[in-house]
Amino acid sequence: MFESLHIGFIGGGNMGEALIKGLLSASPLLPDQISIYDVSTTRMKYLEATYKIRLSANAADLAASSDVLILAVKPQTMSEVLGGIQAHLSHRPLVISIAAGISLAVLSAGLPEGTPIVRVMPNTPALVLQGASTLARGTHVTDQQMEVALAFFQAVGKAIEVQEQWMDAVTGLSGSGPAYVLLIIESLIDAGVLMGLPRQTARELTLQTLLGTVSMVQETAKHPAALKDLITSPGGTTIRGLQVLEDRGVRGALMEAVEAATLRSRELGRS
Ligand SMILES: NC(=O)C1=CN([C@@H]2O[C@H](COP(=O)(O)OP(=O)(O)OC[C@H]3O[C@@H](n4cnc5c(N)ncnc54)[C@H](OP(=O)(O)O)[C@@H]3O)[C@@H](O)[C@H]2O)C=CC1
Ligand SMILES: O=C(O)[C@@H]1CCC=N1
Repeated sequence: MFESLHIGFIGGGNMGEALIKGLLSASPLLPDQISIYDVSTTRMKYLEATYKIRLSANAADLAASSDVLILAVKPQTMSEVLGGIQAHLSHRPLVISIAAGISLAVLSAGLPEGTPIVRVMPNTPALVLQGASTLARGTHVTDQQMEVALAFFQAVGKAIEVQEQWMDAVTGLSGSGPAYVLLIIESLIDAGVLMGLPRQTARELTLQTLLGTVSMVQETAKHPAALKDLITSPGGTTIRGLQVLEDRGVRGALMEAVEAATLRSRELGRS
């Protein structure tokens, strides 16, 4: 499916690099099928040296020579980028935007009529092929183009098609989610250290506890609360720990975090 496709990335920051690394390690794409343009020449040189991908002199040349163009710049930079490429898309490449908040309507308005556009919300675990991505399909996207877009993101983890109306909530949950989980991981490691465990031991135990718990939820397909009950002995240790988490409102805090990030995604789309 990817043979002879030329993929262009505009923006090669954290998320752009995660996708490039994941795609090169898990899809049949070869480094010389991927080109990049980033305003930072230091960044471009780093990506060229690390992944042997091609560099483009500017966004317009990259747009003109790409079959699939991935827009991986900050939402605040998107209108400038659209302005710079709109005159170079007469060959109708598939345009994929991963920017938080930027709607298909805004992207379409900045690009020539009829441009096929897919809006995607990936996440950084794509770097290690464990990404979670959702894709919302624009009006002019053919079934074959949608298959290519899905195959791209399936190469670096799970990828599902959703209605565009869910994209801001997805951004608050799985787009930003790795940061919430990393904060929890960091805190648990520190908690182990607080109790006197060597840091490396606390790290290994924390990571295996998270991995094991995720596998348990996936493999048993049981409700998380049912699995939690199996750990929570009457009068035992776990219920004491859970009591503190409930007292401190951890459950509500996580809900509010996802809500706040979702609202910020909507806000970015309006600015
Ligand atoms: N990071 C994440 O976990 C996720 C990010 N996203 C989305 O991905 C997009 C990129 O995010 P992220 O990779 O974190 O951001 P970064 O800032 O790490 O990367 C963006 C890159 O684009 C460069 N850039 C800025 N302006 C231009 C321009 N006009 N043309 C070409 N390159 C430009 C930046 O250079 P410089 O730094 O010099 O400005 C930077 O290297 C965002 O829209 C974000 O919403 C989506 C899902 C997850
Ligand atoms: O923080 C952000 O805006 C981006 C979007 C999702 C994850 N990071």
